Amino acid sequence: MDATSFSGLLPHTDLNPNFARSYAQGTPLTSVSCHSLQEHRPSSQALAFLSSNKTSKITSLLGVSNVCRPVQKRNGVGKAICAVGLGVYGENVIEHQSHSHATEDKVGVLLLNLGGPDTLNDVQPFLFNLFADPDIIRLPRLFQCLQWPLAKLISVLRAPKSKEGYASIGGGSPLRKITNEQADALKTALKAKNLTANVYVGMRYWYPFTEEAVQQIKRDRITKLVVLPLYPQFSISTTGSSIRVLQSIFREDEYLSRLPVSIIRSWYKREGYVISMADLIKKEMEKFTRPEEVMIFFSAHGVPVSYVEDAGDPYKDQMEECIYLIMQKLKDRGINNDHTLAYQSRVGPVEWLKPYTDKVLVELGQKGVKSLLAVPVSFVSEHIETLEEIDMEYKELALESGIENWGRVPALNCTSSFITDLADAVIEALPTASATAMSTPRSASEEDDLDPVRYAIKLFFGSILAFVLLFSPRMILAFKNNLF
Ligand SMILES: C=CC1=C(C)c2cc3[nH]c(cc4nc(cc5[nH]c(cc1n2)c(C)c5CCC(=O)O)C(CCC(=O)O)=C4C)c(C)c3C=C
Ligand SMILES: [Fe+2]
Repeated sequence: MDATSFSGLLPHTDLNPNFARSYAQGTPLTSVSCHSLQEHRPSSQALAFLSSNKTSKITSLLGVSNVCRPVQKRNGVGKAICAVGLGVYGENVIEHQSHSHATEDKVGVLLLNLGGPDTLNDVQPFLFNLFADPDIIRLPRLFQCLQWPLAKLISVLRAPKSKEGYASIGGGSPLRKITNEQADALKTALKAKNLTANVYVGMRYWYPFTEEAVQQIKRDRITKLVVLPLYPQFSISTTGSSIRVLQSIFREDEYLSRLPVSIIRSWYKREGYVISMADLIKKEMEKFTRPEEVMIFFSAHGVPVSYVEDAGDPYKDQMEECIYLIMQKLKDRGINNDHTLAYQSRVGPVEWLKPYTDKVLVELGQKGVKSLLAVPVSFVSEHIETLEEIDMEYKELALESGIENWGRVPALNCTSSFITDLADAVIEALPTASATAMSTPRSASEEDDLDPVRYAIKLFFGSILAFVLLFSPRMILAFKNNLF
């Protein structure tokens, strides 16, 4: 398990290749304090407001300069936070935290997840929030003013296709309901292990937003917090993005900045998770007439290749290791079937991790594979990409390509061995009384935005570049080819 504990939140330095490398190598459990904002992120309410029709004029392409102004929440607290008991920045310093003196600890567990539209009307604003995330659409610094207009444009263009998908699975995402059930089950499992804890759900792109969960944590006067992203493998685009949002909230708040926190950044290696996955696979395989002939087909959510190759995202390595561990567990049980890993759900004109799920399915059919068991592996709840993309689109493609027997392993959801293991992970990660400091300087781009002259220059050139990029042949082709 890759966990970090501290008081306050770690800087999100995944995009710094040096730091990213430490993710790939796995980081030991440490304690740190203080933190930094790397992004001017509007509040969730502001995001939802900006994506509503009322503001479409502001976010339209013609209004690029209007949306380029980052929403900043600045008060004196941010500065005060970084002064808390920390003599040396840039090195790990042991620090005693005030909350650790509390007579009785109040433990909180914050489950982080992606979030999904509850209704079809939510689809476009949900997509806006997703594409407005600089960890999802990673623009070069000079182009960052494009983020919101681009998000608006892509979300509006993609919404009809996405709506069709959500309509076909019942008119909305099941993610909120399943994550709430997982939270309840985790609370019960913790109680059974003699740990009374409040379990909160914080979504990245839809309700209940992470900001709302954190406000509740404050109101409940939690004294120790474990952050558990519901993604087994770390990616800049998922866990990384959610942690960055948490940092921005924590840095601005005196109480939160002193709160002992542990983050479990990845947990795909945990025995309980691996066993639970192997169990589910074995059970589904037994439904085939000839289980020994079944191809085990792991389908992971893709990420653009540049995340891995340029930004050092450990996602691909972790995914491959995860598949290896699950297959080892199956081998221990005498299951020696062939298996393969492919990546699904690519969006946009850039190259994503290969091989692509759709291409591999066709190839396997052509090669004569007759029985195939699809295993979704980047996510622990049913969602649109299991219920629609795998169960409908990929199944149809596989059957057309010559595969005759199709099966799909369900997502872990509330499988009891899995929830029990998450409870163990939480207990193992409970923050200790002492914490270590870590340097968290503002990013250069943040510093620029605090300087009005530099900001105006950036805004001017950014706006020009925005038009150039938006109307570039590559972008136009991507839209024409339905890649968004
Ligand atoms: C455009 C870039 C995207 C990246 C990078 C990305 C990474 C990524 N996503 C998940 C998990 C989920 N993504 C979901 C929905 C979804 N994701 C993207 C785009 C990227 N994801 C879009 C546009 C959407 C919306 C749905 C659609 O229009 O296709 C969901 C589903 C939520 C739900 O409503 O059910 C999940 C889950 C992972 C694990 C990941 C990187 C590792
Ligand atoms: Fe996604």
